[in-house]
Amino acid sequence: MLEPKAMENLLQLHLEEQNLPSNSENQVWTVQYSKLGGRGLFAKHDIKQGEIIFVDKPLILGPRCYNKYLPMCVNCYKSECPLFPCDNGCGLPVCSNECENSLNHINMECEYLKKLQPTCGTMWSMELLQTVVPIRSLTLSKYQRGLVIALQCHEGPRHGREIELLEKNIGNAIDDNDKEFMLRVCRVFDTNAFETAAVIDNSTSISLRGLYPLGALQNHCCAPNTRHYFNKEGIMVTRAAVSIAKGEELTMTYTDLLWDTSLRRRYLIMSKHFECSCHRCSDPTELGSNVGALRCANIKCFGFIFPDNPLNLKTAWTCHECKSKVSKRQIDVVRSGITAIVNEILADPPRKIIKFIESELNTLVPMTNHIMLDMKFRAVSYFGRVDGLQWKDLTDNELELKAKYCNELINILDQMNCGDCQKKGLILYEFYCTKREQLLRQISNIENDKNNLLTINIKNFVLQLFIYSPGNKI
Ligand SMILES: C[S@@+](CC[C@H](N)C(=O)[O-])C[C@H]1O[C@@H](n2cnc3c(N)ncnc32)[C@H](O)[C@@H]1O
Repeated sequence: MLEPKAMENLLQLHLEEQNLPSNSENQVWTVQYSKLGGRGLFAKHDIKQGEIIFVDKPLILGPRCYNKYLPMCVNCYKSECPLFPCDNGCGLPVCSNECENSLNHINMECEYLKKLQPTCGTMWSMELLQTVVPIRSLTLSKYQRGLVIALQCHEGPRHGREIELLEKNIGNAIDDNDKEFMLRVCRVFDTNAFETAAVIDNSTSISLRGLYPLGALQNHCCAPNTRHYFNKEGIMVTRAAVSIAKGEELTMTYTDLLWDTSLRRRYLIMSKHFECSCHRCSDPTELGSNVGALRCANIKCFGFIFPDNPLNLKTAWTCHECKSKVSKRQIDVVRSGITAIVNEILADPPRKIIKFIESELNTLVPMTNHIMLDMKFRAVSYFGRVDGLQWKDLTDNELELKAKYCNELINILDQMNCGDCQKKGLILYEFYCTKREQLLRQISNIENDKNNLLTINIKNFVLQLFIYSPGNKI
């Protein structure tokens, strides 16, 4: 493994080459060995909440290796339009002559694939589209290849499916050196890549994957101290979600903050091959949030049960009220029973889901349990946003319920000290839209009272507020 100082130098070179801020004097991060695993990014000095920590551009960007997100034009990533096979014979889909002849496409993957003799004939191939990322990596410069190789990667047969797909769809053999490097790239992507999106026509977006070297150096924590987002140009911006002291590790989350410890740890073991033992995972109450708590089965008790040792997947659970013990096996039975009920409900229309949350789910799990949080987050995402449930379709009670769920979800994130994380931002935005709709309704209800000066003044004031809210239409 490349030692931290050499890694930091490579990262600075990458920033310089990409014309991103790279002045080491102003840099707020540094690379050091981490107690969590391998190397990590650390705060060079105190960082204020909201401060930008770094911006990063992808070394390689392209379609994901997952059918669900395809097809798309290999050059501009448009998906909701007719696609035709590239006339140059590379076997990839394009949407126009312009895309077909773009130098980016020709130099990055078209020429290379053409030489390998795709076997899809006059068609384009969905499988070849999934191999574009490793093929693009062959155009990296020497130092960029060095940077890719310096990143951590998972071994094992599960990684490198793209190369199998490539070999299955070509007539000629791949050069051994190319194959070795592309295989490495696939493994590096599985360990470090970010899901990002290309924005098409300002309205639709398509899911892509990108390798952001600075982002790739951040280790995971289940209550992280940074957040990140991608702007329209695909640039990654990472900010402090909370105030961070000099010397602290700069962490991000690889999972969903509203999942419970068992779900998060199982996901991390399966997808990232490590067992998280962060301060949230080690605490049976998950920092007092009770996200993993279940109801005590003792009918005389109203307490909650928690894992004795959450870092042990086979641990027994204990009720914090009546102290009764429950084996891991019993917990599994309870959990799979609840999951089966919930999965059935998920196929129902959103209004039925709300009914279920308010009646049955309340009796099955504590208000703070992650299954409850997941259902409430779904309700927040559907109401006001999907066909038949647009803002105008919602009753006043439904608006009130949406605002209540937003508040409850935000309280849980605050309890875990997640600061200004992305999830909170998303929920806060839904809360703001709900409150705006409620206010507009109040105004239109009293608007008939034309002589009421106070009403008119309030209306003008509220409308002014909305007009200057960026990105929102009323
Ligand atoms: C994106 S890389 C992070 C940077 C990496 N530590 C390095 O030295 O290049 C992800 C890998 O780092 C390790 N890692 C990240 N967070 C961890 C954590 N909280 N505990 C243990 N290992 C972790 C795991 O091996 C994981 O697959």
